[in-house]
Formats: sequence, structure tokens, C-alpha cells
Amino acid sequence: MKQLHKSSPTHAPSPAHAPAPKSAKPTRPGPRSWIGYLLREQRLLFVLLGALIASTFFLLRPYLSLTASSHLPDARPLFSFASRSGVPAGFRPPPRRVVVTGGAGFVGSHLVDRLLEQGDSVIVVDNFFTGRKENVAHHLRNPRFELLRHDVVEPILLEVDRIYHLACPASPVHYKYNPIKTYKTNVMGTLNMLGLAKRIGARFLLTSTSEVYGDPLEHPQKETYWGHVNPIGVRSCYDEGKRTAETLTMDYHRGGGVEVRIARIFNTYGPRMCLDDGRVVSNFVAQVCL
Ligand SMILES: O=c1ccn([C@@H]2O[C@H](COP(=O)(O)OP(=O)(O)O[C@H]3OC[C@@H](O)[C@H](O)[C@H]3O)[C@@H](O)[C@H]2O)c(=O)[nH]1
Repeated sequence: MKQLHKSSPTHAPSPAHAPAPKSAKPTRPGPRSWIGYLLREQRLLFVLLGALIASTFFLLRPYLSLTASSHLPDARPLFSFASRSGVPAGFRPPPRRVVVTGGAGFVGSHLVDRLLEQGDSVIVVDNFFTGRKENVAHHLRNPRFELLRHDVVEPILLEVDRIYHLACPASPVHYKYNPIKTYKTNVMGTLNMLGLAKRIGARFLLTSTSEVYGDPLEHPQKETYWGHVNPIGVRSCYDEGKRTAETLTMDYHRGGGVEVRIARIFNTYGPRMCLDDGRVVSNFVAQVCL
């Protein structure tokens, strides 16, 4: 009877006769062998080079595709080293479609200049209560500029990427002329523009004012200061109107997911400012000059 080989623990075969070890189950290579593998034949160098090329391609891709299908006339240069607009040299965002309410006013018209200069397409919505067409007349022949006579108290439907909401009389002379209209512009106008922003997914900027602090007891005012206000004064149509506009802006942000910005602008002065608008700087200049 053929003797089957039995391996007995007490009689270990001599090494010469030890059966070849069954091929050990392949053990997983340890980290050291992975590192050696990568470093041999500059494999790590080639991996890093590949990652650099891939990331550069995906970073440049939005700008390269823009050249091919850029439909906007005289779109901005893709690589601009003149960073006059404060955008770091190199990449600039693709051109946008924006609406500026109150864009024929003092601050708004300078904003329109800057937006067109950086290559955006701009729609100005203004009822010319205090704004003037000559503030934007130099853009009327620009194909990327449109001017709409419209009162933001009534809704408007536009397809844009950004909404800059400045429509509101800013000087006491003008906003006290018709306080109820001033408050309606701040409330209904802001509601209409926020509703548009939510509807089309546009980013919304509200130009608010230092008047939201009222007659402040804290100097200088931090943004976290709630103010010292009078809700029933003759200036409250503007002060409370802007506070309500800020409330609506934040509620559309918190509840409606609208991306918003609020800028509380203090005393401004410069070209296109009305000398007779009763504001502190224009009053000072008028008294000096006249
Ligand atoms: O109901 C209105 C009232 C005013 N407007 C327009 O809104 C523009 C306001 O421009 P103004 O020159 O009077 O005022 P400014 O440009 O100085 O201030 C403007 O921007 C900064 C904000 O803080 C102010 O609240 C805003 O009025 C004007 O073009 C005016 O015609 C409307 O379009 N609708």
C-alpha cells in the first residue's frame, strides 16, 4: 500500500528535503516599498508633472473656451496685466450682464463707467427723479450699454448675472420732497429687485447708507453697531427706508438663498454731484464757490 506522506510535527524534514514552501499568499507591499517604487526611475517626478499639467488645463479651460464663443463685442482681454481695476494681473472673470438701478445718478453713473470698462454689459434702470441722462450719455453708442426709463416701484423682468440696487434719492432736499415715495422706493423697489435676483439667481448688492446708524452714540461706527434712530422723524423716510431695505436683503439671503452684499456708503463727493442737493459736501463747496 502506498505510504501517503504524512507530515509529523516531531520529525521535521531536513532542510534539503523540506518541501518547497507553498507560494506564500502574496503579502500587501508595505509603505516603504511603495515609496521606493515611486522614487525609482523618477516616477514621482512624472506623477507631479502630470498633476501640474492637468490642473493648469482645468484652470485655463473657462478662459480658453471664452475666446472661441465670445459673443460679447469687445469682450475684455483674457489676460490683462494692467490691473487698474484692482483685479490681480493674470486672470479676470468672464464678462457679466448687470443691471444698475439708479445708474444715471451720481454714484451709479461712476459704477456704470467702471463696469463697462471691465467689459460687462450694463442695463441702467432709472426714473430720472434726480438722475440725469448726461451722466451716462457717453455710453449711449456702446453696444454693451442699455438705458431704461423705469421706476423700480414697479416690477421689471431682466436676465442678468448681477443686480446693483442704488435707485433712491440720496439728498435730504430730494428725499423729503416726497417722503412716502422715498419710502416706497426703498421698500417696494428693493422687494422687486430682490424678487428678480431670487428668480434669476443673480447676486444682489444694496447700496445702503451711514444714515442707518441714525444719530449715533458710538464713533466711529462699527458695522455691528445697531444705531440710535428716530423712526418718526422727517428724515425717517430715508433712514428707516434703508434699514428696511437691509432687513429685506438679509431675509432674502437667509430665507431665499440669494447671494447678497450690503454697502453702507458715507458722505461721497466728486464729479456729477449736484451742487444744490443740500448734502454736506456740496453745501460746503457751494458756499466756498458761490
Ligand atoms: O424712485 C426713484 C428714485 C431715484 N431714482 C434714481 O436713483 C438715482 C439716485 O442717484 P442720486 O444721485 O440721487 O444719489 P447718489 O448716487 O448720491 O446715491 C445713491 O447711491 C448711493 C446710495 O447710498 C444712495 O441711497 C443712492 O441714492 C438717480 O439717478 C435717481 O433718478 C430712481 O431710479 N427711482
